[in-house]
Amino acid sequence: MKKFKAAIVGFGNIGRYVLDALSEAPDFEVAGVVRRTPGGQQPSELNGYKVVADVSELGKVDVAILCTPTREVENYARQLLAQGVNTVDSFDIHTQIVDLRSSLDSVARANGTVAVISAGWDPGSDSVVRALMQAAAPKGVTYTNFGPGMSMGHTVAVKSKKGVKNALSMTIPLGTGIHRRMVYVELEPGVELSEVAAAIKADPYFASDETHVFQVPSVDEIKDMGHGVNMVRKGVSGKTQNQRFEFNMSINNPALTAQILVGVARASLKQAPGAYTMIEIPVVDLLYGDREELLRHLV
Ligand SMILES: NC(=O)C1=CN([C@@H]2O[C@H](COP(=O)(O)OP(=O)(O)OC[C@H]3O[C@@H](n4cnc5c(N)ncnc54)[C@H](OP(=O)(O)O)[C@@H]3O)[C@@H](O)[C@H]2O)C=CC1
Ligand SMILES: N[C@@H](CCCC(=O)C(=O)O)C(=O)O
Repeated sequence: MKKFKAAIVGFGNIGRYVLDALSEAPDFEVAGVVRRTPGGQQPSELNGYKVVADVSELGKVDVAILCTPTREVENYARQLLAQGVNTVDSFDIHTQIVDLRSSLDSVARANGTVAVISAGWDPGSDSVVRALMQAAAPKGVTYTNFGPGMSMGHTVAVKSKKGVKNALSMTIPLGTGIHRRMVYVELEPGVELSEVAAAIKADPYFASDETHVFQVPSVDEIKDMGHGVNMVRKGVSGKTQNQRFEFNMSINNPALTAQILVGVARASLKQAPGAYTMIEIPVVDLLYGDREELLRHLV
């Protein structure tokens, strides 16, 4: 069987778990890993894999799985799409998704490539569940309640602040889609906690939520990458009120994000050129296997 060649771009938390998920996927092979510093000592998990600075050093690559900070996604994706490589990412700034889609759509169409954006679990698979719930009860309200658990996106945003050596941002659900952010930071010597806390609270990732920032001696000692979601919708089907739906999960955050990204990488190879979010692509395209077999046991 011909295998799709996938490149991993960025080898942090999500990148490591994407390597696992690709290794378990029967129809993929790892073309290599694109890193900012490909020279020098690499982690032992990368033994036997090509580690490069640019995807062009990997020969033919069908799809690049972007595992970079969300705020770096657009730059990386635009370059890769222009180089003839499909991209998938887990961009999670919800208010900017439509703009990112539009920016990548024109590059993708001009180069005959496909970008699937915002494809982790939220945004991502939760978005598909929200869409299904809305189809089932078009009038109504859906609440997405996260956690408690570690938000990778918020943690990455904190790690990017000057003076922060390491960070953990925990999401605490307060009900009805409202959250408290509990942020733990390890600081560089001489850095003032109050200045770092002000920078974090001003960041759009945090600005609308109650946020508390604490200094700790070691983030690694308190870090747990578990997370989860409880989504509820109460609404109206036709003229019938009080229809209630609920979706729950408790997960390892990077492992689930990575698994979804690999399914979406597969789906990207079945779409016409352009940029898509997950709710715009057929769910069956995420799955490995013969389509009629899948229909026989899933429908
Ligand atoms: N939609 C969703 O459901 C989810 C989305 N996410 C998104 O995934 C993103 C990545 O999370 P995570 O893997 O924990 O992040 P990490 O910080 O662990 O890893 C990011 C990696 O990106 C590479 N990188 C490239 N450019 C930069 C840069 N300018 N600064 C820092 N690193 C850079 C680095 O790899 P290297 O050193 O190899 O170059 C780095 O290790 C988050 O920003 C989050 O928004 C995460 C979970 C769920
Ligand atoms: N995008 C999230 C996944 C959804 C959880 C979330 O948004 C949160 O904890 O605030 C993440 O980066 O971990």
